[in-house]
Amino acid sequence: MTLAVIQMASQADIATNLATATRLLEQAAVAGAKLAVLPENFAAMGRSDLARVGRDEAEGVGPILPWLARTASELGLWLVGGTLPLPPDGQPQGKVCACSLLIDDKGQRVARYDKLHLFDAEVSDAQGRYRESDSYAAGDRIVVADTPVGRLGMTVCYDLRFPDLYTALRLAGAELISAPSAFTRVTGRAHWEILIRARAIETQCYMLAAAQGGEHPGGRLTHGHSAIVDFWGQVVAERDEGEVALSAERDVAAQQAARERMPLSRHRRFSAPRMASGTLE
Ligand SMILES: O=C(O)CNC(=O)[C@H](CS)NC(=O)CCC(=O)C(=O)O
Repeated sequence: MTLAVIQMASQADIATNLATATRLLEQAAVAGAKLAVLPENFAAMGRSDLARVGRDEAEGVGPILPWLARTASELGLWLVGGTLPLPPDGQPQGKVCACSLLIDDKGQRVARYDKLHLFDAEVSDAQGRYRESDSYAAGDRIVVADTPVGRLGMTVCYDLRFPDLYTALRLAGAELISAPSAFTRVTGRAHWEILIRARAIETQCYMLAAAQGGEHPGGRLTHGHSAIVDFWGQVVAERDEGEVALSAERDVAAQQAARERMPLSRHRRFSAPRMASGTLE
């Protein structure tokens, strides 16, 4: 059971980014991967017309959704389509969501997760402030889905700072958790590795942390350090910056044994049953 995460340094041009992602996913497939996670905003970074990009996709005239379906089926890979902008289901106008799609190896859409926590934060004088909620609407539910490599819980980037979400995913049976990301260089240096390892340790899940790592339009710098972290918090694959396909094996028996030796889910005194039922409302 080989898992892969893709790191990119995406630019504004969608066709160029999709060509890069194709090349990296081909490498993941050659390495034997059955599921690969693309980073946040893999198809486009630094564009001001994301709502239009998302509406084109929803109307069936954009390039990203057909590319995801074609690439998954041609390579025989399950894909987590990092994030792309998509209008909320049934609401074609207005803000888009930062949407992470799970696509099976026939190119069919299996699950959709809309980023729950939006990054509205002042990072530093040099890196400026982010107001993701100006252009994006937040999701309102947790998502787990079964794949050939295990039950996947879906998250995105800034979600990593909210451990209750990960607890809810574990309670919903997650064995692997995807976290496509575009951490800033400043916050990434301080917190990224600690966050992804902590989420792995406390959920006893594999973390598939696929990041943007490099320079983007407008001088935006991302931290990179994409990684696959195992259920014990060990970083089993990692790359600092630039384009790369990382892969690692999921050891099902070892993960099961670790969960039995230290049964965190049985020992939990504070649970979040409201969230584990699948909705936050
Ligand atoms: O801006 C874009 O082009 C794409 N979107 C993102 O990169 C998102 C929302 S602004 N970034 C994050 O969530 C960073 C979180 C983070 O860095 C932290 O929690 O420290």
